[in-house]
Amino acid sequence: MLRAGVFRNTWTRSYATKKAHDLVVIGGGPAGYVAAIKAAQLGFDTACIEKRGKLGGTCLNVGCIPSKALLNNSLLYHQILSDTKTRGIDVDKSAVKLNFDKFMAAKEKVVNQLTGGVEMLFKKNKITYYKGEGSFKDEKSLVVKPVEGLAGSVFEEIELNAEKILIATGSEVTPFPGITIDEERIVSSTGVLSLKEIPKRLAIIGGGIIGLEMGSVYNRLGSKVTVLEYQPAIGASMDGEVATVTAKLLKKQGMNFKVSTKVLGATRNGDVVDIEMEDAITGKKSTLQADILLVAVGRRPYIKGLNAEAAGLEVDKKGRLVIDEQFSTKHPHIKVVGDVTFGPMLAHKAEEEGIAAVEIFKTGHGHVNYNNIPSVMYTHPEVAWVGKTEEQLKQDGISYKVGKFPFIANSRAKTNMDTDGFVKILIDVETERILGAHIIGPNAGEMIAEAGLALEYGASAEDVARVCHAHPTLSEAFKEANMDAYSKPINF
Ligand SMILES: Cc1cc2nc3c(=O)[nH]c(=O)nc-3n(C[C@H](O)[C@H](O)[C@H](O)COP(=O)(O)OP(=O)(O)OC[C@H]3O[C@@H](n4cnc5c(N)ncnc54)[C@H](O)[C@@H]3O)c2cc1C
Ligand SMILES: NC(=O)c1ccc[n+]([C@@H]2O[C@H](COP(=O)([O-])OP(=O)(O)OC[C@H]3O[C@@H](n4cnc5c(N)ncnc54)[C@H](O)[C@@H]3O)[C@@H](O)[C@H]2O)c1
Repeated sequence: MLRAGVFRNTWTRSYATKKAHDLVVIGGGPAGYVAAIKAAQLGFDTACIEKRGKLGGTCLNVGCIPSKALLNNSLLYHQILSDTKTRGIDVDKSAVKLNFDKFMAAKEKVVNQLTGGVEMLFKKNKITYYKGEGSFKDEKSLVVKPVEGLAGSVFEEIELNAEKILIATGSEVTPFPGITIDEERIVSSTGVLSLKEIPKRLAIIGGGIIGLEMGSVYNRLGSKVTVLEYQPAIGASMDGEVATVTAKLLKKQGMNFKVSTKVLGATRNGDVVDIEMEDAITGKKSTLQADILLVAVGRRPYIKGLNAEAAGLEVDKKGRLVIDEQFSTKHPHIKVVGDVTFGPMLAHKAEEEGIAAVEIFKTGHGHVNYNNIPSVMYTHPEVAWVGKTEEQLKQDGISYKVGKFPFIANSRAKTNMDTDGFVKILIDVETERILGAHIIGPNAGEMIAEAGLALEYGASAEDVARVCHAHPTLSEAFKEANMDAYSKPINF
């Protein structure tokens, strides 16, 4: 039985206002939860503080997982409507109905399964899970504060003494100056994952990964999607050639792009949003009306409520917690991983860091190869890349050769009637080692793992090309692009 006014620990049901652990992780996202599990496996008495009420962080709750559920199911819907005839499947289009509530419920179900799965893993690994907000009291102790209205929240403040502390508090949506996000008509990436109905007109500020993925979802569901991008091209950090092809293919699918466009402001007027913008080159002003406006201009590190000052932690101009190559703040026992510090804001990068940081705590050694962090955009076709882009190699003055192979010449892509895109391999002129791989095409996100493995082991294009790849598979396109890089492909 619980006594009123006393701390309730979800797992141990112990009663205390002071506790001690070997390692306390603040934040239960991909960086934090993976680190906590690894730490428990390595024998640390581990606790994790999470204030969301669910584990999994941005990624599982309002990021990677719900967005991919919507991407997958919207693609299936679109293919049933428009990609069956040439395959000899007659579909009565009038009989195909999208039940939007159930479509959204399917996404929620996956989110709940996965976040619940992480809770099970915490239990299995005997990790103490504090539902509450973690903040520094000083560099050796933390306070877990109750969160109002949060089911299962600690009842009162608990002081935690921690020998080692890992900060993994993640990131939040970057606001757009002067535009108020109400998560109804003007939404962030969180709101766009839970719209009540399919908008007739969806405007998106930002032609980065979120803009293009969520634009794809609603384009497939029938919205008129317009992406407003400040830069002259969409696709953020993609290889330039790949970004150009991506834009071309997404335009062919019906998405509209206004690049070199500066948004000046947006206001909600009842059920519509009026957006004011200006051509960044000519200065010509114009307006656009939308039913929903998605603001997707990036994310920024999140340390609200952490009271990082109490531990004297350094924050840079971009709001990132400053660390050294061992993930350490100025106190070696306080490390930082994931979106809240340097590097790309990606779940797999956060996870790698979580493991490496904990291994350093345990053994003094741990490693993340920042030249080998893959990026994947889950549009159709998918876009995936790892290592250097052509632009980066030119900038670094590195001589390189290019190997390419189009999916139109790949037998599996042909049988699947899914032939848009290509594999592009960049290799060093002298050593022929792979420097970068860029894939736009079906299952690019799975195929990029092979490039990552090759890069990690310093493989040359010939090393990859001489590995027997199963036939007929899409991965043969990867092999042939490598053949092209140092010699010639067979099938093109
Ligand atoms: C729409 C969208 C789609 C995405 N898709 C992908 C994708 O497909 N692939 C990919 O690799 N990445 C994707 N990302 C990025 C990915 O979600 C992040 O890179 C990842 O979640 C970062 O993990 P993290 O653990 O560092 O931070 P987070 O996941 O943000 O987790 C931090 C956690 O800490 C908690 N917290 C913060 N402060 C405190 C405190 N003081 N006390 C207690 N708890 C606290 C927060 O509640 C949060 O749950 C996507 C992001 C978005 C928004
Ligand atoms: N599949 C994935 O891995 C995935 C999916 C979604 C999100 N994420 C991560 O989440 C983070 C946030 O995604 P995002 O799409 O918001 O950021 P992003 O950095 O990918 O793209 C933001 C885009 O907005 C543009 N922009 C910035 N300011 C603007 C302005 N004032 N007007 C018009 N355009 C402007 C930028 O030029 C850029 O193209 C990224 O770091 C990304 O890695 C990853």
